[in-house]
Amino acid sequence: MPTSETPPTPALPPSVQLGTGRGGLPVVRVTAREGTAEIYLHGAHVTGWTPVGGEPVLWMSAASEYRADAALRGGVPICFPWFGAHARDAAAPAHGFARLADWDLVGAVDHADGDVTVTLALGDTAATRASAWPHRFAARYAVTVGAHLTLRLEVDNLDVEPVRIEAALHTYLRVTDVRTAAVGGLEGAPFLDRLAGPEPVPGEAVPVRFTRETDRIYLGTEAAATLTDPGAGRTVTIAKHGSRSTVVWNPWVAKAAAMADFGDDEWPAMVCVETCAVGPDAIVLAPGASHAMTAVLTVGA
Ligand SMILES: O=P(O)(O)OC[C@H]1O[C@H](O)[C@H](O)[C@@H](O)[C@@H]1O
Repeated sequence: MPTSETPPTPALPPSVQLGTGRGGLPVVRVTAREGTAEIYLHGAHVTGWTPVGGEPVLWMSAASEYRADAALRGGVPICFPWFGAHARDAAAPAHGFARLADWDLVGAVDHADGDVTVTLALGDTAATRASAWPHRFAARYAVTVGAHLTLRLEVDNLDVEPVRIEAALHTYLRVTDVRTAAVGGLEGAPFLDRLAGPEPVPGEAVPVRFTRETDRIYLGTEAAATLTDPGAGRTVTIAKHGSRSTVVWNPWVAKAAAMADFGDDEWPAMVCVETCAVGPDAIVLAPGASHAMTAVLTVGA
C-alpha cells in the first residue's frame, strides 16, 4: 500500500554518507573509486559528479533555491510524469511533481569494480492522486557513480488503465562558453522548436551550435549525443536507452534574466542535453508494465 511515511534509512556502505546539504535538505554524498557525486533526496536530484582527476561535469546555478517547495536549478532534475507545462492544467507545476517531491533513499551498494549505486524511490501519494496526473505508480532511480555516471529511472504502472508518461533526465552540463560548444549525434533528427511553431523542423546535417536562445526537442533519436567543449579540451558523451527524444536548451540572455533562480550572467557556462521520452515520444504503459530510461555520461578528450 502506498504510504507517505518516511522509511528507515537503509544500511549504507562507507562510500555513501547521508548528511545535511544546503537549505537543510538531506543529501547523499558518494565517494566511488573513480568518481564522486552528490544527490539531494529532494527531487532525487543529482547536483554534482566529478570523475577522479577530472573537473566537475554538471552545472549548478549559484542562484539555485534549496527549498523543499522549489526545484533545484542545475544538476539533473527529473521531469516526471509530464514535461513542460501540463497540457490541460495550467496550475500544475512545470515538468511534473517528481522534482519537487522528497524521494526515499532505499539502498546503496558497492560494486566489485569500485562503482557505487544509490537507489531512490517515489510512489503515488494522496497529493499526486489528486494532481493533474492521478495514477498509481512506483518509480525507482538508480544512480551509479564512477568513471561514468549512470542514471536509470524505472517506472511501474500500478494503475488499472494504460497511462501516458513523459520523463526527462534534464542534465545541465558545464561548458567553458556555450558559444564555442557544439552538440553532435543529433544530425538528421527532426526537432520541435519550442520557440517557434508546433510543426517539426527538418533535421540539420551539422552539430548543434549556440548563437541565441535554443530550446529544441529532437524526435525519434536514440543515438548518443556528444557535447564538445574546446575551451576545456573535453567532450561529454550522453549515451541512452529507453529514450527516443533529446532536448537541447540554453536560455541565453533574456530568459536567464527572467528566471529568479538563474544568475543573469550564468548562461554561457551551461547547456542542457536532456535524455527524454516526451511529446510524440512519450511512453504509454499498460497496467502492470514498467519502463526504464537510462543515461550514461562519459568524459572524453
Ligand atoms: O525553468 P524550468 O521549469 O526548470 O525549465 C527549464 C527548461 O526546461 C527544458 O529545457 C524546456 O525545454 C525549456 O523550455 C525550459 O525553459
